[in-house]
Amino acid sequence: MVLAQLGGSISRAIQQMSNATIIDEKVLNECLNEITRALLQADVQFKLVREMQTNIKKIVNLDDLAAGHNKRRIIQQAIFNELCKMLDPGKPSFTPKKGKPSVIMFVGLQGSGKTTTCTKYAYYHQKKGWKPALVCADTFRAGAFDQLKQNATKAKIPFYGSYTESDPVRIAVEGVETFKKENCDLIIVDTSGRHKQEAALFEEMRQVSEATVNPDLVIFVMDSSIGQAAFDQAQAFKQSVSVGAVIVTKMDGHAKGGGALSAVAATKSPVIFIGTGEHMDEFEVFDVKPFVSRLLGMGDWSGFMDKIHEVVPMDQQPELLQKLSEGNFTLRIMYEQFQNILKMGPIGQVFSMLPGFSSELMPKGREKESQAKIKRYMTMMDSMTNEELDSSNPKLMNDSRIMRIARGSGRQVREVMEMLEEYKRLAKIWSKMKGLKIPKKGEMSALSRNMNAQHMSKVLPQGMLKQIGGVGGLQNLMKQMGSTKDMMGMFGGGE
Ligand SMILES: Nc1nc2c(ncn2[C@@H]2O[C@H](COP(=O)(O)OP(=O)(O)OP(=O)(O)O)[C@@H](O)[C@H]2O)c(=O)[nH]1
Repeated sequence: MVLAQLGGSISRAIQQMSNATIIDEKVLNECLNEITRALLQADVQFKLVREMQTNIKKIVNLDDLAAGHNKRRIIQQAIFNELCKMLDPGKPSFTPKKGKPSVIMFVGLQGSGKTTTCTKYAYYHQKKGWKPALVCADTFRAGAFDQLKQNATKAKIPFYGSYTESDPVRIAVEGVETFKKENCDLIIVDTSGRHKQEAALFEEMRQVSEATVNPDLVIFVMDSSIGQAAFDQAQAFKQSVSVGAVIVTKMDGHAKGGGALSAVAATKSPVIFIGTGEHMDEFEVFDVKPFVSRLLGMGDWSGFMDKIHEVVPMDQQPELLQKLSEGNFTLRIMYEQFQNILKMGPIGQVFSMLPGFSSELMPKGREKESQAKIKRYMTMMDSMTNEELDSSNPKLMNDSRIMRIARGSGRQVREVMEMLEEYKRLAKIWSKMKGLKIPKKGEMSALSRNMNAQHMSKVLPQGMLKQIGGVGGLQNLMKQMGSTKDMMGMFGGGE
């Protein structure tokens, strides 16, 4: 996605500034101009970008900074904070509670991905133990009910709709009533989308919303490719129904995304999820701090831990986390994780949360190829002995063992070696988890709290650590900040 380029440009600008011997007004201005250019290219509104630049300059008053202050860190922190502020309206949206019925209504223009997103939202919650249900109150588009029905059936989610009833209000009321009786705790109502912001659409939406269903939350679904137009569109919807949250779709495409993300923040409704593909599980929770961390290439540990809980079956989780905390990443763990990956789909999402890891194993857009590679690796591992699989000692794999594995799996020696290299690379990354206290499900922030400077120094990209002044600098920085919470936010572990 183009946003990744934005992240790259901003990181480069900060890096360039850090390379300068003295950080003066000129160097700071060059860095800020570079960031401004990158944000405008990503379609972020000019007004917001200018505001951000002014704020950073206000915070980073170079004259006032006493000698000895780490200017780089202060500037970097200011950039991070301003980016977060731009994307965070500062007001959380309504959060449904498991076991208590909530009605969630989806609105948006035609083709924005509303129907697909309804199912993704339902599926996401179903995997977390909710009892969702889908109501199709889109009577405008002929195929809408069939599409919802098909998606819902695939995900085994109950649905309600009609081929004959043309009154969306009636369908919505009946659907909601039906599912309330069935004790569903997340009743999702899909409404009609039109190709333009027509008065009739807004009136229909208002009727479904206020007169009847009375939703606990209205989610506005927006296609990220609309860029700058996002602001007016989001506002138009908000004026008609009380939009409480936004989901931005198609963030996987060539869309610039910055426009949509920043414009919705300007309308004071938080973005709660982003859609990253056509498949059901290509759907990510949107959290501003980790998102900005990832954008700036700093990784996202808390998201990563959440993903482990999502991807790895419950009964394997404690064992896996225990092994990782002992720093014991064996070929068998890699094998088991590959199995989970193939079952669960896009692991690219998971790995993109690790610093410096994203593009290597599963480049976006080349998932098929990557899956084939994983399957090949697994075939080779099938030819290994238990001793080999359970060892974390790479020296065990001598030439004769490698040749035997190649023969046994019908693969080239070169390929076995490539697989072992991949294992070593992964083991190195995962070894950074060694000694971390294992957070329980739902306690991801515990991980952040338990991270000390030593751990953090291992997971931070080398260049960045150098900028901060090594482990010592990092320790000082953490002390200065009083708590590690803000710090973790900065590096991606925010709550
Ligand atoms: N690449 C990508 N495609 C998406 C995403 N979300 C939805 N789509 C695709 O966008 C197209 C339109 O999605 P729908 O869900 O039918 O859109 P809609 O807003 O419900 O349309 P109406 O019912 O006509 O209002 C479909 O082809 C979806 O597969 C996404 O996050 N990424």
